[in-house]
Amino acid sequence: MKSKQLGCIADDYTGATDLSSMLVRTGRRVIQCFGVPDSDQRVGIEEADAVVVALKSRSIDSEQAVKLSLAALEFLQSWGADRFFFKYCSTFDSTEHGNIGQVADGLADELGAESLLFCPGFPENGRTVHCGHLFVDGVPLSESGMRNHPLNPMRDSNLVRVLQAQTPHRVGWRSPRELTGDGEPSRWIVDAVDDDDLRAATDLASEHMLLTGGSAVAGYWADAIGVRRSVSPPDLEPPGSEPPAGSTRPCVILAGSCSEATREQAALFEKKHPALHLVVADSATPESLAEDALRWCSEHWSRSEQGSQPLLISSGSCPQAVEAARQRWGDREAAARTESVFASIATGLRDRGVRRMIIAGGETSGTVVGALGVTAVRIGREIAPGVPWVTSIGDTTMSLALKSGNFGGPRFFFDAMESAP
Ligand SMILES: Nc1ncnc2c1ncn2[C@@H]1O[C@H](COP(=O)(O)OP(=O)(O)OP(=O)(O)O)[C@@H](O)[C@H]1O
Ligand SMILES: O=C(O)[C@@H](O)C(=O)CO
Repeated sequence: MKSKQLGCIADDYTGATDLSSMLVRTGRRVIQCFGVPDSDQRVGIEEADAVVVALKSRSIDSEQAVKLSLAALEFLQSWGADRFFFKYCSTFDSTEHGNIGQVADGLADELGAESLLFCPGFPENGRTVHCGHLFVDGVPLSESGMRNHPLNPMRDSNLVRVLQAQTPHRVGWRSPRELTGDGEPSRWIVDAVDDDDLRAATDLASEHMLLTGGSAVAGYWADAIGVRRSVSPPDLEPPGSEPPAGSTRPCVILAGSCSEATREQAALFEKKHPALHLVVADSATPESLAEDALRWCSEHWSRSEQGSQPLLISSGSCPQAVEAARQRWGDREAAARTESVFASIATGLRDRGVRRMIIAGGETSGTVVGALGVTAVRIGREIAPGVPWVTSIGDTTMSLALKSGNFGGPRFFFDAMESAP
């Protein structure tokens, strides 16, 4: 049987690195592109076993999301992909209007796929699905922190109901081991309480052209369908784990995430290392906040031996400060100002010789990656489940760790620093 090449479409940037990392775990050489590359752009995909196109489509209008996803599909087909995976969040993040269902339908129509499985479960990170209902660390999704997510509040744990609102096709749920439910739905939410369930789910999809889900099921599916494997784990360090050239500075953490997990990680890190809390509610412009932050970094480095002091800059550590910024500027403007500060800090750090950054938060990662002009990355060493180091492909080599807000244990920032290329 000819080995397959896997083309993946992810609906946000940190979700994409999560997926890429899971595929690397299984010995696949993965290249991740941010956005759909132009035809003349060289992104190093010739040698890849899997290519992941990261979009920022999770919270946008569903028509636009379908259009972007179909453009990504066309690019992946032109690369040579013959099987396809659509990655969304393991907490099924979507708005009232979509768009997981619409994007999945758009891709399925284009590929002529009739039956579609939805496998968001990520048991290793505490996201399980039972009788079609999603749980986060044993708590129903609708009672978890996701209830209050600023962009995609998830207030219904019943994924059959959530997905049914996003597709005209009939939705049911099924255990990966036996057919349940009545009638003949063509869209199935698949239960997964552990990795054996995910493995069993991929047997159901072994003849499918398209599978949809969280990152955890993807590696098992790649095995089940025979995706090419060019690296043999664990013998070989994945490409992208070499130190970036031209690095003269230590690692800096940019934490724009307001999630509980990131707050805990930042609080622990600050006990040992200097931290700067951005005060977005101030009347200062984003540019001057960024200049102050860059000056703060330089001062620390000039005082520390060989300029080796690791630093943290955060905006979301204190809920009252976030609330104050939102009160002053409104939700959207406060977020835009914060992102603009991080974008300027990131480019300023790069200009000062920083080649390693840890970014916490999906939106924040998207902004920083865009500001740095990073268009594609190789996937390196895993720091925590779903969070790898990645190395940019292009003129200036940067090593980045892009962390979904809720991922990683309390010591994540220490672990990331210790494993930095
Ligand atoms: N002090 C602040 N005031 C207002 N908005 C802020 C503040 N700090 C962060 N934000 C904004 O909150 C949003 C946080 O989203 P982001 O996706 O980066 O993190 P997250 O939601 O925790 O992560 P994920 O999406 O990966 O779960 C960003 O738009 C960020 O700019
Ligand atoms: O699936 C997940 O939980 C993550 O990759 C993600 O998408 C978080 O936003």
